[in-house]
Amino acid sequence: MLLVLVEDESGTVTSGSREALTLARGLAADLGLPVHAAAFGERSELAATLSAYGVSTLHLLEGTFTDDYSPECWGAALGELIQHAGATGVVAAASDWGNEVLAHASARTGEAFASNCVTVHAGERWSLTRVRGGGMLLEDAELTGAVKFVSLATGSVEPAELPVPQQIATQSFLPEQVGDLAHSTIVDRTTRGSGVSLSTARVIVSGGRGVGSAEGFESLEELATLLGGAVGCSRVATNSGWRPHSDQVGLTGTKIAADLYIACGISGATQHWVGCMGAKTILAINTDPEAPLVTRADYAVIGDVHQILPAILERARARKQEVQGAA
Ligand SMILES: Cc1cc2nc3c(=O)[nH]c(=O)nc-3n(C[C@H](O)[C@H](O)[C@H](O)COP(=O)(O)OP(=O)(O)OC[C@H]3O[C@@H](n4cnc5c(N)ncnc54)[C@H](O)[C@@H]3O)c2cc1C
Repeated sequence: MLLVLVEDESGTVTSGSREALTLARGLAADLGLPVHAAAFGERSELAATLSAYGVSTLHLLEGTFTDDYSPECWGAALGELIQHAGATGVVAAASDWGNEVLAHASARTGEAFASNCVTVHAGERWSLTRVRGGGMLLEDAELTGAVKFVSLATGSVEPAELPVPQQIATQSFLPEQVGDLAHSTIVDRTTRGSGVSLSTARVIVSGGRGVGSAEGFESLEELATLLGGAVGCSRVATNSGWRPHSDQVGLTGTKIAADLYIACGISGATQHWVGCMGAKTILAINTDPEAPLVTRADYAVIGDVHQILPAILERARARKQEVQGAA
């Protein structure tokens, strides 16, 4: 059996987990195995989505340890389930959370873990390509061992549901050995962004030095809201104190996989490019027609962002009114 560790946001399976489910279904077909899923806590509402992705059993890891996130406990619990249920492969989205829990689970079971994979082929050995150096290096590797752990880099697989959902059963699993494993305890949480998260946003309106100031981002925020997206930025914008680090796209920020990335006054340095190159369509707004992001973008508008954005906003506001009027 192949097991997918599933992540959700308020009861909705994340796009990264949908990619992991799609990958696992393909691997399981090659190996002639069923696909199971694991989730922490009472998450039976996920079953309908999971059946559409071909999952035959949803394991709910339950117990007081799920009250709050503890990577040691959650990794140990997953390791216990893997051994109990006889999983021979484990797949998760390569989110911070997915990578951390899989790292603990693989260490607990003494098996190999390859993170941030972009392709995986199953056989006696699993051959894979994984991303290193923030996207600058692709590394081919092989996994051996009784259980293979992989996490899938965002945007590597197109999520695909089955034409007919799979019958699914839900089972509770109460791990026995997680009692006093917690060495890191959450004492406080500060939300540094709001609304749609960068890693899952379908549209991102992003700004760099060319935006000029923190106030300059107000029009980017309005456009992002109108388009149902999130605001991103370059490191110059975070270093200048215009935006929080949680908005930064790039090597030392978030790697995005949006359908549309609108880059306003961003040159497209390599460290920024590795974060935004996963976007399906890039629109660059820049005064410099030779800026690297302009030359790599699908579409570019050459001009001052302070003139171009108001014009786009005007059209976006008008379009919203049209849509609301028609509804
Ligand atoms: C180890 C390391 C890690 C890094 N990690 C990251 C990272 O994660 N993310 C990241 O973004 N950077 C990162 N950087 C920094 C990166 O190298 C660049 O310095 C940064 O991305 C540049 O930001 P920028 O494009 O906003 O600024 P600039 O490179 O200064 O570009 C500004 C652009 O705005 C245009 N412009 C100016 N005025 C206007 C206007 N009025 N209208 C339209 N366009 C205008 C200019 O033509 C130019 O193309 C990292 C650097 C290092 C060394």
